[in-house]
Amino acid sequence: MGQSGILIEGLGYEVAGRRILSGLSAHLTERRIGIVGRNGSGKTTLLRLIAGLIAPTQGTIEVEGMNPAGDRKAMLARLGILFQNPDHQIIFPTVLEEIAFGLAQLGHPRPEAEARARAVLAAHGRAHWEGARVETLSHGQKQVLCLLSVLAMQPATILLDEPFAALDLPTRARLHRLFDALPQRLVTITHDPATLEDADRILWLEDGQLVADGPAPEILPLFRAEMARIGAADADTDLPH
Ligand SMILES: Nc1ncnc2c1ncn2[C@@H]1O[C@H](COP(=O)(O)OP(=O)(O)OP(=O)(O)O)[C@@H](O)[C@H]1O
Repeated sequence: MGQSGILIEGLGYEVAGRRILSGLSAHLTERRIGIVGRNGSGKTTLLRLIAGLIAPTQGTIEVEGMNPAGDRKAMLARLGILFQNPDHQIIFPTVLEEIAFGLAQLGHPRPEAEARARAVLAAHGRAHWEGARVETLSHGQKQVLCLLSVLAMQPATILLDEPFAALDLPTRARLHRLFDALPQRLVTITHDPATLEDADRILWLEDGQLVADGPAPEILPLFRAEMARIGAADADTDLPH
């Protein structure tokens, strides 16, 4: 039996001779984990490594004692991903088909997959969505549909990639409440510290390296101060006017 949670040891990732991530180590067992960093700091690459969508070029990563890139089907049942843009995630024309698909992939016969999909919709007050065509849903509703598709598979861990991007404030607040109520371990990547105020642990990435790791009240003020410092510097001052 391996360790519980997400165990990252000496993790690195290189592509086309370029180092995207290097020397990352952390044992993540908390319920609410945030990964912050600027654009291009390597957050999405780390998420893809945790999900097993790509394999490390250095070091190791284990999710609940398993190599996530080793057995994709076993990982589907343990770990769900919510991508930034639901349009990149949804493949089927109707809500029920979309939710049932993941369950069918896990090996559930179609009637059972559909029954489970209906149960998830009902449990989240969305039974009336069953036959709805996906293109009739708003962006926020599509995001909820993707979340329900993930929840149907009952993973212990859910990875969230900028889950509030492009959502208006009321939709954001509703989705936030939905996330808060979930028993799962959530790993959220974002460049927006406001999303992570209640996280138990924050990893801060810069240039593919871990620059800070600790509780939100300790790390987020440092991150905000550094983002404000960088934002205050005028990158054009060396240019001729
Ligand atoms: N397959 C790849 N080939 C080449 N470069 C890549 C590849 N994957 C990532 N990169 C580069 O690695 C760096 C980190 O990318 P990544 O998407 O992980 O950052 P990020 O922190 O998620 O950024 P953002 O907030 O903009 O989404 C970027 O400079 C990106 O261009």
